[in-house]
Amino acid sequence: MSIRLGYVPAIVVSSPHAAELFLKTHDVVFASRPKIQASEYLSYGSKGMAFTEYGPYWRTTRKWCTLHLLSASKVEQFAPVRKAELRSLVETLKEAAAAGETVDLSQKVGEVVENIMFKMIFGRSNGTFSLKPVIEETLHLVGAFNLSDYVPFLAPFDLQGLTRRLKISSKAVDEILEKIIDEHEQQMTNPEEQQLHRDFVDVMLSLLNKPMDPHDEEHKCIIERTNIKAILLDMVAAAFDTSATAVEWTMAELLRHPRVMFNLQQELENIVGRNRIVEESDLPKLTYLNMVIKESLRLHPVAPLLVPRESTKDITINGYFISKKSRILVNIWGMARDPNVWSDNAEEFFPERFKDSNIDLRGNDFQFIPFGSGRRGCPGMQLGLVNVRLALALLVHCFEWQLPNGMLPSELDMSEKFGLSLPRANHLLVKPTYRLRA
Ligand code: HEM
Repeated sequence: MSIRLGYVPAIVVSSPHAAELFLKTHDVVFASRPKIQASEYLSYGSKGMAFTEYGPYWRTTRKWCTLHLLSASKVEQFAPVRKAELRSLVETLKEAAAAGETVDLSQKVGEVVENIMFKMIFGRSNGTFSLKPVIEETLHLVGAFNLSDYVPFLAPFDLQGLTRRLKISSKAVDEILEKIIDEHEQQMTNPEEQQLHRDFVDVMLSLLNKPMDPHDEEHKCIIERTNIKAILLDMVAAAFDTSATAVEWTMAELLRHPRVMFNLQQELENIVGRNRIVEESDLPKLTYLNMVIKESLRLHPVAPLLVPRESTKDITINGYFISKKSRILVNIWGMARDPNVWSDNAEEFFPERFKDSNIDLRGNDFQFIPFGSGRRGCPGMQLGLVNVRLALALLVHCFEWQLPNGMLPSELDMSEKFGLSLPRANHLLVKPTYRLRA
């Protein structure tokens, strides 16, 4: 579908076949991102990775982040952090269960993912810094329909008040990042400390004032503090909310579908038993859990329109002319609910649809691309998936869950809050009961 958003031609991709054409066959033409006001403010002039135009700068930042933070070995290296943080969540929930309390599961899961990611990215616990509220506002602003992006001459009037919010938000984020970098710089003066605790921020700081790519004569950009802050912010923004949102939606669907919750608990009992807690090494054996997560990501994709792409040249696809600098929105939310793609029960939460099916979520099966696909596909998929799998396995294995005040499963509110990501509009409130013997 082609629409015009103000001055910007936009294409909405809503079928697996079209998605394949845009994200695979012609991926290189659509591998750029549009310059939007939010990323100009929040990403220090699009100097991060997620909103940077396609080219050598993006390629190098993506390489750094993959190598130093998101590679399989890095994800593996941080397994003890995940274990410690998630066990501490289980202990907190156990106490709440003993006291018969209702817990705000959205908040608890959000905090635990924030702690894990904070330690991975910044090498320490978050202490006094609370980035989560500013990140939530950031994601909302990046996803908001901002008139200034489509009718630029209206930008000075700030009719929606978004520019004012962007300025406040970017100032708040900048102050926190400055403090974190200052702390790291002070510790880096001590070489022993530097060797012992070399984290992602330290790696980034070691590149400060150096050329981006010394071997590339064309690309002599020198790494400045703003580049580092923008990259850090991208990592934090991409990591904090995504995994937590996926866990929240899956728990909500499990509460609405006691049959699926029961089946999942049965699988966990068969594989793990009731005398010990789930370990990361159990995850490959939990096939029903994988189906449940796939089904949840199908109906509640974390990024319902992926992250917007922009075409880098004029192109004709299937006889349709698409001009350079068109905006491409891939409507994976719509595709997930299309009966032509998923049969008549497309709207139903039914994990068994993935049984004996080869449909994978890694970006090769275009009817189901919760992590996007192609060059700009999610580089944090492995990390995101391990966070989500482990958190869910622990929550479902350790506790029985009830909705508060006798609420029926069918009464649970499933409203969405639209932004770049799609979290629940309202927090998930639930009553846990501990069920293990360990
Ligand atoms: C359940 C968890 C997650 C989901 C569902 C998810 C989903 C996505 C999606 C749909 C995109 C857009 C892809 C496209 O345009 O084709 C994306 C991009 C991205 N994701 Fe994730 N993500 C998750 C976790 C993470 C984590 C933990 C990180 C780690 C920092 C991360 C980092 C990124 C980055 C940096 C990009 C932009 C890539 C680029 O523009 O080159 N994501 N993600």
